[in-house]
Amino acid sequence: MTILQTILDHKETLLPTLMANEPMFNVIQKSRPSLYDVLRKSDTLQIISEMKRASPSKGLIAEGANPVEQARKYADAGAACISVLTEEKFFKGSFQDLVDIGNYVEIPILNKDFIIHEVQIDYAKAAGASVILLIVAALSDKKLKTFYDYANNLGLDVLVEVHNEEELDRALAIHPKIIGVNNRDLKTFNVDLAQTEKLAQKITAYEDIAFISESGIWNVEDAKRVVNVGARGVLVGESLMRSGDVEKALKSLQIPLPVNVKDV
Ligand SMILES: O=P(O)(O)OC[C@@H](O)[C@@H](O)c1c[nH]c2ccccc12
Repeated sequence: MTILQTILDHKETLLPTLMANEPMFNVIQKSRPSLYDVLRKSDTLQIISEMKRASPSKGLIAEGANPVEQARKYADAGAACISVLTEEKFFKGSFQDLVDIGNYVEIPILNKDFIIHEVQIDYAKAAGASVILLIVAALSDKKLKTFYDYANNLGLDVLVEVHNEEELDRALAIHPKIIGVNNRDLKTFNVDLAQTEKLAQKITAYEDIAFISESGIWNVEDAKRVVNVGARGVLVGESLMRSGDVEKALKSLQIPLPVNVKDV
């Protein structure tokens, strides 16, 4: 069985508890800028920086990290958005991390989790997220469309994640506003920025879709590679979590976008 399937099977077992309870979080609900607008209007590469303690592929990354402290550094360095992993078993995240970070910063907050049911979207919203992730590889066409519309109706932005061309075609069928190419194959853990390069043309053909590249971004060379094919943002976790100077590392990735991808 693939790791993705293992995670999804585990998620399934948690749904009854979510459904039997009401999401109750101590949240200051804020109106945050739309991630889509931020991505579209910028003329430098936008950084979605992730709070990531651990992952199934890398094990522990930053076990003791303080989420608010990490978020403060991200926001101070001009991150476009903070991605907060809430998956507990494999990534050591929690909704509490999301709540704490959201209460502290004003920028968009992405709830990074494996969504397989609407109830999880309700929890994301209640915990203070302004963006959710939908992973095409984890969903049927019907669920992808239903959850996308459901989140939009709650006023949430949606990042639709794909890894290969088949998934991209399924994503494009719903014409989402934000598409992320995950350079990591969630079935094998293989990371290759060539995935972003391979799929770029098909995405940038749509002028109204904001295109981002996810995973495996370590330095300015990586940033340049994805910017050169039209990415307007990157989703960065491990390299920032491990950095001794988070603000400097983040700022080094905020490179100018080529003129032809500005103001799409
Ligand atoms: O730590 P990295 O290689 O910078 O990757 C960040 C982010 O892209 C990655 O955590 C991620 C992308 N899509 C996901 C889906 C589920 C869990 C995690 C992810």
